[in-house]
Amino acid sequence: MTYNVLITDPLSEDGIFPLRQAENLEVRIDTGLSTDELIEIIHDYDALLIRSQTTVTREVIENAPNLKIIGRAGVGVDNIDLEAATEHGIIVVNAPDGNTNSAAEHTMAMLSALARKIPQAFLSLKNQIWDRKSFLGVELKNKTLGIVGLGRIGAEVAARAKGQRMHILAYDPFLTEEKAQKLGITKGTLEEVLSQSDFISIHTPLLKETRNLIDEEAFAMMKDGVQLINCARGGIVNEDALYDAIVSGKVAGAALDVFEVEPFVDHKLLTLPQVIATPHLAASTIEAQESVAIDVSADVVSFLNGGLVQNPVNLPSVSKEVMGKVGPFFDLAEKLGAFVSQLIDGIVEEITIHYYGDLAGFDVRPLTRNTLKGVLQGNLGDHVNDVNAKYLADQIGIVVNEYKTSITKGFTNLLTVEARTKNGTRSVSGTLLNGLGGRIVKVDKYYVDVVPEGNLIFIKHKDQPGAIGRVGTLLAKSNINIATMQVGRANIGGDAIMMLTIDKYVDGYDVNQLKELEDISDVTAIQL
Ligand SMILES: NC(=O)C1=CN([C@@H]2O[C@H](COP(=O)(O)OP(=O)(O)OC[C@H]3O[C@@H](n4cnc5c(N)ncnc54)[C@H](O)[C@@H]3O)[C@@H](O)[C@H]2O)C=CC1
Ligand SMILES: O=C(O)C(=O)COP(=O)(O)O
Repeated sequence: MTYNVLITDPLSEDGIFPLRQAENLEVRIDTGLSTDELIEIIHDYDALLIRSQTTVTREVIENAPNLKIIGRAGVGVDNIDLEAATEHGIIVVNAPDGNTNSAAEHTMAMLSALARKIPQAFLSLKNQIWDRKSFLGVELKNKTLGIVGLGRIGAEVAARAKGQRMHILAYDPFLTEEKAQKLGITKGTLEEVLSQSDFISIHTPLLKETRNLIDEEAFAMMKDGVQLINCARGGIVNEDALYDAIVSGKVAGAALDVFEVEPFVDHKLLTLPQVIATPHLAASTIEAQESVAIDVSADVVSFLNGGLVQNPVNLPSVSKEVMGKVGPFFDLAEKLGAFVSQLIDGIVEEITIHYYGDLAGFDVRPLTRNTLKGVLQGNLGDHVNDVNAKYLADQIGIVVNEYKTSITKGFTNLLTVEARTKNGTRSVSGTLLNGLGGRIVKVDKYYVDVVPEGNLIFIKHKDQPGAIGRVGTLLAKSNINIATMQVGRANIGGDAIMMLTIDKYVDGYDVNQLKELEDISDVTAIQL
């Protein structure tokens, strides 16, 4: 199968070699498209690779029936409608580590340039003016640098600024006292950072919660003469509020790499001599571009060829260690979900997954997702995948519960999937047998040992002589060969079950015939 890959922003040619090398990928590079132009052509593509200049709107996604993966060669994914991508089962991956160093170095360059007014002085010289008195700077040494958002880039900036003998005061909701101590910085509240810093550098993502984080009120808290650096995202700092704060003299200077609307040619902030700026260049180094392009290309190639991705944005990422433990259960979980969804009578209202034994010690969310995928695929087909299974379950209103216990229930690992409808609850349990693969070991209250594969018939009957024979004879009449048969019973002469694996699917007619047989109370044909 050949996949079509579209690249719409400039990516390092050396970095995309994983794409070029893959034999089953057709790569087209078409940069500078408008959103309308992208909407026109996107239906042909299986993968889309972008940087910050392409905006992937809901409309783009709704016009992309073949799109499976969006690769963001960089960190910020605020230019992608993640909700729409998830709803459509499109995985989004990014390259979170590749440009950290470049972004931190650019921030430091902006910090120094801002403190010493280097761009303004250079511009003056270019205009043939030898002016020394207008460009009196301030030292960084002993000043407080406030960092808002101490993630990868924020932490690298902190480390570098310490080298400039600055005091670092950082606010990040996830910053612990231990981490702050380890980094040799001070942890503060947002208010403390805003009110006590001489320089403030922003390093959060652009989220609902961080849009306009630095607004009029925030500026009012700051020291007079504060200087601001934003190399994170436009929109986190309110541009009108910044403009007013500079004009009023509250803010002595600002260094901006990012803007609310990009690109632009004219910007009112650039009319102010206190503002220095670069056109979103923090990640624009040879090294960062090669690195982010390699990372997303590798994920795109792997994903399109059925493999795993390293940096999913709209799926929880799973460490190698966890993947080693839970990965082998993926198929079993999906099969158990598919099994129980065919066993139930009515619309599923609640799915409860019990994880017993060793498995309970791990992050089992990928298994829950796979179970839900199995449950939903019967009705929704290929539209359901890992990315949207949980979303679709939520949309339909299915309550999903996950229980974990180290109790082993007789198996080192056991998964039990219960599905509740208005008509009752049905359940199926499965395990992985060392070297032998998955097994269904229990259906409702009956123990069985069945390979979860192919065509199955689940029959409830009375434990009476002749019941099994009658089933065999009827199937033989329809030329249906029985491959394996398991029988289980609650007590002698009481309720019992048969689980048959057969060589072809039994249709509705045969199922009804089976139901008519003496001592048979229920028949379900299951396809896995
Ligand atoms: N100008 C450029 O070329 C570049 C810009 N960026 C921007 O920088 C951002 C940060 O990148 P990384 O450090 O790699 O991401 P990261 O995810 O490692 O760090 C972001 C940090 O922000 C924190 N945060 C979230 N909400 C917050 C809030 N309300 N207040 C304070 N902190 C908050 C998070 O807890 C996290 O620690 C990216 O999302 C991207 O938008 C990244 C690379 C290059
Ligand atoms: O990685 C990020 O978040 C960036 O902002 C870098 O943007 P770019 O890839 O240079 O358009």
